[in-house]
Amino acid sequence: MSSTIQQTWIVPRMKQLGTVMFIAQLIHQFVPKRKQLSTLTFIGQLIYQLVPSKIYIYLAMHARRISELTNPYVDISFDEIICTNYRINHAYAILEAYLNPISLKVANRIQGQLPNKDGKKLVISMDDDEEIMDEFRGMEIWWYSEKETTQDKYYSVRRQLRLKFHRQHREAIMSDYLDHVLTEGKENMRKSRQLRLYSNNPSNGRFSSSSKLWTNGTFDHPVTFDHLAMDPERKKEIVDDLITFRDGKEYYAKVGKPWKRGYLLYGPPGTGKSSMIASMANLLNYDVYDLELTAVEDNSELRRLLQETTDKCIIVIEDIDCSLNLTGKRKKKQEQSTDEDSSDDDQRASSKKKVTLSGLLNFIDGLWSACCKERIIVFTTNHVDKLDPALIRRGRMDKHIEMSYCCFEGFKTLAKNYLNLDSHDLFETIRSLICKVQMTPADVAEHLMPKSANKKSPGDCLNDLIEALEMKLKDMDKPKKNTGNSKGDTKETDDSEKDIGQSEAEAKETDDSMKDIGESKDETKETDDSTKDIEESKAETPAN
Ligand SMILES: Nc1ncnc2c1ncn2[C@@H]1O[C@H](COP(=O)(O)OP(=O)(O)OP(=O)(O)O)[C@@H](O)[C@H]1O
Repeated sequence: MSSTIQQTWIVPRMKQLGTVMFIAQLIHQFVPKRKQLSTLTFIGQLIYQLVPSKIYIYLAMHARRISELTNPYVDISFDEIICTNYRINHAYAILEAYLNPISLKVANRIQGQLPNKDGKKLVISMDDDEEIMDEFRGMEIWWYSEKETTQDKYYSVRRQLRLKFHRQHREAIMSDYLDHVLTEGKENMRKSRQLRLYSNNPSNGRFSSSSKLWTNGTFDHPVTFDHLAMDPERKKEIVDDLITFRDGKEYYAKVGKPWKRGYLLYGPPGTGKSSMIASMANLLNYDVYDLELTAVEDNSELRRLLQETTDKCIIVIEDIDCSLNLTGKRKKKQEQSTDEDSSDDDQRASSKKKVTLSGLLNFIDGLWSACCKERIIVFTTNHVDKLDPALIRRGRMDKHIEMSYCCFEGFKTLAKNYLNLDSHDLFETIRSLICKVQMTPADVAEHLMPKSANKKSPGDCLNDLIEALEMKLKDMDKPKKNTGNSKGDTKETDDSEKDIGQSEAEAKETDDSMKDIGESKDETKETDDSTKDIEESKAETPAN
């Protein structure tokens, strides 16, 4: 009798119950929370009809425990707003930034939005109540985006991102995967965010904890390295150097150096020093802090300014030779002792309250300079020879970049930018002229720009440039032809002296540039070495 009951009632019921439990489990795992309640109520009713009431009550009492025992998945949720104190959960935005590119590839339902009216790019993310699967070192991870309406008077809509994975991966997910998600998410945020340009406010000696040291605005300079007119090999060398720096986190940690690098840009006005800085910011996606040293009251204000900068930025001091008195006393002293910071400077600082060379040296590589990571410091100058060698020695200003007059390769870049020309019959004439005269890229660009009033053809613009180059060449030749001693010739003689000076300067420049080529070779080697080191260090470190 009992075996008949077992076969006709218990066994089929147990099978049905098993199936129902299995379905319930699936619903719990894969159906968005919002829809779970109604589905589970329906399943509950099914169970109620299938099992005797005593067993049903037992199951209902222990449903959660049973579910935990049978559920092999771990669930982590991230609320957009932390309801207990109405704070924004910053992890949410980072997770969204991590998931957006994955959603673009795998989600079935995607939503797009323009974060603000000036936004350049649509932000694509997975739609509410959508799920996507991510993979990490062979592990499968599911992400769900959930949206719920609540009774809360402040936050009527509650958004949540939920992460689910098999419990056997708990350790790897909790440490490595979540680290990976945070790093990638932050990087994605950085790439898509609007760059900012900061400039320091003159404090006039009045400092309070509430006063803002930096003012900022959006940084929207369109220039990139592709636009820069300069020797392509040198350009590539600089770009490689910057990328090596940006990716050098492990290398800098390995060698025990703060993750920062100094660049000295020098050359005549209009050769592209500011454009180079803007290109650097656009390449690396770094904010720019334009530090006006003359507005800084003293060394301690300089330190406070430094402390208020963020990671991943370029700090620029333009025309450094005009910002500080870096010559004189220090220079004479430097003949005796070359590189050490001047204690004289400190004494002067305390008596006169101003920024000193030693304050600036501390700014670049003192202990406080390590307060942020991934930082580039750029000095620009038109007179490199006026600078104290201590300020620009390698290690402080790691890379010295000469921005010089326009070469033919530089002209070709400008012709492409301004006239969309890759070649032209007049290029050869320009090639023969441009190497004989000193014309800045700014001047060349000006001649290539079609004036809007009477639109000129590319040929007209090139002829314009040729004319200007020939004029310059003539000006250069003029004094050499005049050897007369009459009074009327005085000015020309002066000019000729100036020209001799100039040609001496040119000769020096050629020497310097030869030296620079040598240096740049050294630098390239240095960069190569550091790249090699980084690669080695990468090889030593297991990939994330
Ligand atoms: N190397 C270059 N490549 C492309 N454009 C350039 C270059 N140099 C100058 N220009 C053009 O000339 C303008 C002025 O150049 P920029 O301000 O970068 O020169 P600079 O060397 O910083 O000058 P200054 O020393 O006077 O500040 C730029 O906006 C750009 O249009």
